[in-house]
Amino acid sequence: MARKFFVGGNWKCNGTNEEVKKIITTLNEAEVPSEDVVEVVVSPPFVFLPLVKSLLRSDFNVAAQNCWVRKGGAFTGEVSAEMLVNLGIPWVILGHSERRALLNESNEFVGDKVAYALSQGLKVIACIGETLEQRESGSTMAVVAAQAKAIADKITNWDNIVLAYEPVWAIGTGKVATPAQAQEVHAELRKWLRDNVGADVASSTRIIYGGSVNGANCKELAGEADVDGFLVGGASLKPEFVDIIKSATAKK
Ligand SMILES: O=C(CO)COP(=O)(O)O
Repeated sequence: MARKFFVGGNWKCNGTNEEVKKIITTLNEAEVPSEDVVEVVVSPPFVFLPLVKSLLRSDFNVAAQNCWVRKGGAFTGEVSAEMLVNLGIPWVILGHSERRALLNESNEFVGDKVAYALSQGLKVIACIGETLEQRESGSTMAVVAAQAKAIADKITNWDNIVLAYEPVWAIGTGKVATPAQAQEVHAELRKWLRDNVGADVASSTRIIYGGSVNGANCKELAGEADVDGFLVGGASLKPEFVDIIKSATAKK
C-alpha cells in the first residue's frame, strides 16, 4: 500500500503573533506538490492554533503539540483532546522527546495519551527515539521497540497514527542522522510492526524522521525506502520548510 509522504512542522515553544502570520504567509504563497503527493501539518503552540487554523491554506492541516491523557476536567494548565476536536484541530503530536525528558513522560503515559487521543477522533504523530548514550551502548532498537510497544499495547487501530522516529542526539543539534542510519531504524521499526502488530499495519503506517532536517539534507533522506516523511523543528520556522515539503518528489 502506498504511503503518502508526510511533512510535519513542529514549531515547539516559539513564535509571536507577528512571526506566526509571517510564516503562514510564506506557506500560503508557496508552490508545493499537491495533497495527493504530500500531507503537510504544522504544529504551533496551543495559543496560536485558532489563528493558524483560520489563516492557513486549506490543503495544509494543523496539529497540537500535546494534549491531556484523559477526559478534561480539574487539570490546571492542561488542554484536552476534546477541546482540540471541538476547535477542529485534526492532529496532535504526542510523546515528543522533549516532553519525555523534561516532563518525565513515561512510555506508558505516552501510550495512554495516544490511545485516548485516538478514541476522541484525533490523528496522532507519535514520537519515539533513543538518546546518544543508548545508541552508543547498542540499545537503539530495544529502546524504540519498547516505546512502540507501550503504544501498541494500548491501541488496536493504527489508521490514524504516524510514527516519528526522532533520535534525541539529532534534535536541535545540527547532527542529522545519515540516510543509512535513518533507514536502518525505520526498516527495523517496520519489521517490528510486522512481527508484533501485523503485516498490513507495517506496510501502511508512515514512519517519518525527525532531527536536524533542513532544506539541504531532506532530499537524500527522502530517497530512503522506509523514510515516509519528516517531523521538522527549527527549519519549520523558516522559508526552507517549503523545500522540505517539496522533497516529497525525491521519493523513489
Ligand atoms: O524535535 C524535532 C521535531 O519534532 C526536530 O527538531 P530539529 O529539526 O530542530 O532538530
